Amino acid sequence: MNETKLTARNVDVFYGPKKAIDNVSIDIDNGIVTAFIGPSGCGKSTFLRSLNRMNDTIADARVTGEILLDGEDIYAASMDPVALRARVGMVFQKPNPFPKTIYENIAYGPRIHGLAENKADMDAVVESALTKAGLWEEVKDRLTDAGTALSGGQQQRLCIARAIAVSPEVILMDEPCSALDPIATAKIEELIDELKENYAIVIVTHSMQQAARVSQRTAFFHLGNLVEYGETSDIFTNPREEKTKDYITGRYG
Ligand SMILES: Nc1ncnc2c1ncn2[C@@H]1O[C@H](COP(=O)(O)OP(=O)(O)OP(=O)(O)O)[C@@H](O)[C@H]1O
Repeated sequence: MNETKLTARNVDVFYGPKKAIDNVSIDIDNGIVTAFIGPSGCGKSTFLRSLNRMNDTIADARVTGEILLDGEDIYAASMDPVALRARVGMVFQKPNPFPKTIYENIAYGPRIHGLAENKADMDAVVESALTKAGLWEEVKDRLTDAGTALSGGQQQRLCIARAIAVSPEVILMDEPCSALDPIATAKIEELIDELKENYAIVIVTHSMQQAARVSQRTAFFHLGNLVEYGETSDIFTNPREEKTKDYITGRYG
């Protein structure tokens, strides 16, 4: 049995008057990959962003209901969103390294969160994060090059290393491979598989093949509703809901 890391109860998300997520309740477990799938505009990214309060940065977005991280309400007044986003890290669709060196891309977060006492500590944090992200061997001799000088796939692994560097508990990935070629995609998928041991990972993907390859649980969203959530193998081979069946057999989406 995996422990539950994130619990959402009766979550609605609005953009102004428009409801984009309707009454979603879900438990997300540690040590596995959970995939969010569904047709374009169904609310996957909106719901993902509510899990680390990234919607706070959108002026007219509003979240109601309850989201708990290890039982703690992430929308409580006492919750610092910056500290929360270190615990619940995020990797975006388009690799977005800072316009800084490879080293600084990783060191920035640990520095602002006070995770390294001195240069030797920081060097160790940087090496460890890059190693976990499968990038160390490729960049160890060019740590002072710009992060943006790396290939797209390397940049995405740099962004994963940057998320890992602040010791998160959850990693949210919003279509992390959609800007990558098949070889870079395969590397990220392998990495996700290795990382899942130590984190709760949630991935939004448009690719049902990718969801089937990397995830153990799948949540199918449609028009802001969570239609079905279960073991990935069940969702793809034996869905309970007609709508899920229609989607996975390519009838819409
Ligand atoms: N910043 C925003 N302001 C207003 N409406 C938004 C905003 N972001 C998303 N929406 C709307 O909320 C709904 C859900 O969008 P969302 O991007 O979460 O869906 P999605 O399933 O991730 O889609 P896609 O697969 O195309 O990325 C859509 O109707 C979208 O137009």
